[in-house]
Amino acid sequence: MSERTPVEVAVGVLIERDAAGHEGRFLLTSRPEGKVYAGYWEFPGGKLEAGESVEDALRRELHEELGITIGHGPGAVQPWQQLVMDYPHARVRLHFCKVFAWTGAFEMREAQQMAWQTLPVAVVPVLPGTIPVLQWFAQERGHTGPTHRDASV
Ligand SMILES: Nc1nc2c([nH]c(=O)n2[C@H]2C[C@H](O)[C@@H](COP(=O)(O)OP(=O)(O)OP(=O)(O)O)O2)c(=O)[nH]1
Repeated sequence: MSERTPVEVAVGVLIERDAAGHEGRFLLTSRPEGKVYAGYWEFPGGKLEAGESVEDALRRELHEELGITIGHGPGAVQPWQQLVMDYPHARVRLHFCKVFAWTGAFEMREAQQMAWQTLPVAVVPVLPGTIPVLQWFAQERGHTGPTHRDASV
């Protein structure tokens, strides 16, 4: 049995908070044309480059893809969950981080789309590796029922 070594991926879950600190909408982006799973909705991010930490990679990817700069202050980025996903094209270890502070205007630099969402997510289709995040949100938020729409309906 040969286990493939996972590729490390940093993923940013950007979340809006109200004045009381309650978490609200989160940001999904569509995968650009030319990538595997083009058009699928996911949380923005990408692969770590040599020598990068998860936070370094997140900072670089969100700037490259969305034109925003993640905050440096305490609490701006919170490591949240890790998940290994086995796709036909790759085995990836996803490092999901909640991101609460950023500056700059959103600019879709890879011609992708963005959508601020709550549960249940309205955009379709959602990337398989994104669905567990919606389930973690459902647990945290006491959301019952579907977290997203079935792409085939
Ligand atoms: N960004 C992101 N990737 C995810 C999520 N869930 C999930 O399974 N993935 C997978 C899809 C890809 O196989 C991998 C991310 O790689 P990528 O191809 O988007 O990264 P990249 O921008 O560094 O790509 P590239 O420069 O090599 O084209 O992680 C998610 O929520 N966000």
